[in-house]
Amino acid sequence: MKRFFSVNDVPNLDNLIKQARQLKQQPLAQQHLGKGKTIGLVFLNSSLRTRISTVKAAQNLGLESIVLNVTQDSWNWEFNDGTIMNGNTVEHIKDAARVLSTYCDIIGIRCFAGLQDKAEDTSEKVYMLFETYATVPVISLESATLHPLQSLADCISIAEHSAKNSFPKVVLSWAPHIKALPQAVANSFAQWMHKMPCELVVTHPEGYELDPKFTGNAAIEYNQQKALENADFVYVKNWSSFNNYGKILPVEEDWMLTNNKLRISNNAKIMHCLPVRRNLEVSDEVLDSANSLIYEQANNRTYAAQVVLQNILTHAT
Ligand SMILES: NCCC[C@H](NC(=O)CCC(=O)O)C(=O)O
Ligand SMILES: NC(=O)OP(=O)(O)O
Repeated sequence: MKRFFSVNDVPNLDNLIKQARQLKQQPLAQQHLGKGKTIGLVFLNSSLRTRISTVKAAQNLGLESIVLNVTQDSWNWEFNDGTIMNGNTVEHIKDAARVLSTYCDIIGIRCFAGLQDKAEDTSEKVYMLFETYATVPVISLESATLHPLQSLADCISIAEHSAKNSFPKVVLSWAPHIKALPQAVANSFAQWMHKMPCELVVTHPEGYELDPKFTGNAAIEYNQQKALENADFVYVKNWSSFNNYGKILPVEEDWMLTNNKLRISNNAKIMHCLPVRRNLEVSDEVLDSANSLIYEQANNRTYAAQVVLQNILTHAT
């Protein structure tokens, strides 16, 4: 693996999940791999899990990590080419990417969708610019349209809770929110589920259709109750409208996931990438129930990051 931007960079997902589960048993077995090497973690947006789990994964592999929070303790970046930089931006992304590549052997970058300019977000302008100018392997810590480390952790969690040779029903269920959030987590989850042995159903109010590029042939169901019927896993997430780009549309019914709604499921396991707005997206009773996988997912972020870094260290440098 020379880069990690989407599921398309993974030659064999089943193998990657198996490797990650082995690492989980022996996290310090490959300490020699990263010795003397450095990973840079660049954040243009907030993070708890991605930041700490990737540092932890690097540590397990003997890699040093350096974290740069661009919006807090770095120069303000310019993303447009040819701009006369006489305003608030101080450093061009191409200079930052080249300079960071001299200090780091691998670089991770988080660059959320701005949700203002659909063409800019769907083309992954910021991520692609950074990758173009970096001279070392780049991994996504969540980009405008995808969140592959989250999705890999989710695949590990689903694999851990699925019987051998089973074909679970997995439901991606839209949730209410007060802010317009990116579609990245939902897009990515759908994209990775297509490579897993499962049936994927996506449920959301009308108007919240995701980019079909990612949902592919998944069934779209506007009736949440119908979607939840016999579900084995329910993945809850809010996203803003893709067609009416970045907008919050009025929704009449209550889409918050509750125990009552889940009665119709197959004793479903509940998933969320976190952070979660409790009692807005999902009720406390669901999040704190025995069926909730939220902390296992968060824990698996370490092994998702570790297996990706291990593959990059082994094959690309
Ligand atoms: N990395 C996981 C989710 C990150 C982001 N959530 C958020 O921005 C939540 C913000 C809030 O709840 O105010 C998202 O949906 O893509
Ligand atoms: N799930 C996730 O990516 O969390 P953070 O935004 O806290 O990194």
